[in-house]
Amino acid sequence: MTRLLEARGIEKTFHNGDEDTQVLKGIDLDLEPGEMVALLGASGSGKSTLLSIVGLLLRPSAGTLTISGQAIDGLSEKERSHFRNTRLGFVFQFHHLLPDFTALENVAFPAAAPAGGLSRQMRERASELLGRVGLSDRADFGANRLSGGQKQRVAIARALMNAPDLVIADEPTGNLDRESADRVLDLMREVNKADGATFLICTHDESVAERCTRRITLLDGRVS
Ligand SMILES: Nc1ncnc2c1ncn2[C@@H]1O[C@H](COP(=O)(O)OP(=O)(O)OP(=O)(O)O)[C@@H](O)[C@H]1O
Repeated sequence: MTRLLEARGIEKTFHNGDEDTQVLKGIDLDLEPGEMVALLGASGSGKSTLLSIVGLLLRPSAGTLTISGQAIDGLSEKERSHFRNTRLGFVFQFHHLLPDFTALENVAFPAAAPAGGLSRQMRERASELLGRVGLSDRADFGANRLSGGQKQRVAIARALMNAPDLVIADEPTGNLDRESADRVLDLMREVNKADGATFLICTHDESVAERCTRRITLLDGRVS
C-alpha cells in the first residue's frame, strides 16, 4: 500500500528583520493510511508550523514531502492549492463557519464551484455527512444558531466533504468543554475507523492523544 505521507528532513526558518528563528530542525514523519496520529509538544515547539507545512499552507525551508505518492516539492502554487482543496481536509480550533449560511451549506462549501451553486449530489453528500456527525435535524439552521460543539461537528463534516486522503486538525477541541470535546473526538475516531480516513491532530489534550493510534512529540523543533 502507498504510504500516505512521507516527510524527510523538514526544516523551517522564519526571517524577521535581522533575526532568523529555526523552528523545525529536520523532521522525519511517516503516516500510513488509516492512522490517527496525535502531534504533541510544548507551546512553541513547532506543531502548528509542521501542520501548516503538511497542509501545504506553508513551504518548508528544506526537506521533501510526499503525500499519497505525489511529490509535493516541485508543484506550483496553483497545483498546491488544487491538491490542498481536493485531497486534504482541515479542522481548526475555531470552526471558521460562515455564520450567514446553513449547516448544510457550510459542509458543502468546499465542493462548490466558485460561481456555481450546489448540485443535488453535493447537497446529498453534505446531508449524509451531517447525519454522520449527528446533526441531521440542524441541516437548515444558520451556523450562528449552533452551539460550539455542534459547530465543530459541522466543521468535521465539512473537512470530510471531498473524501480527503488526510484530515489535518489543529487543536480541534481546544475551544470546547470536556463533554463536547469528547463527543467530537469520538466522532473523529469513528470516522477514522469506519472510512479509514487518516488524521493528524495537533493537541495539548492528553485525552485526545489517548484516543489516537499513535503519538509523536516535538521537542525543540525535532521529533523527540
Ligand atoms: N510567521 C512567523 N514568523 C516568526 N516566527 C514564527 C512564525 N510562526 C511561528 N513562529 C515561531 O515559531 C515557533 C513555533 O510556533 P508554532 O505555532 O509552530 O508552535 P506550536 O508548537 O504550535 O505552539 P502552540 O502549542 O503554542 O500553538 C514559535 O516560537 C513562534 O513564535
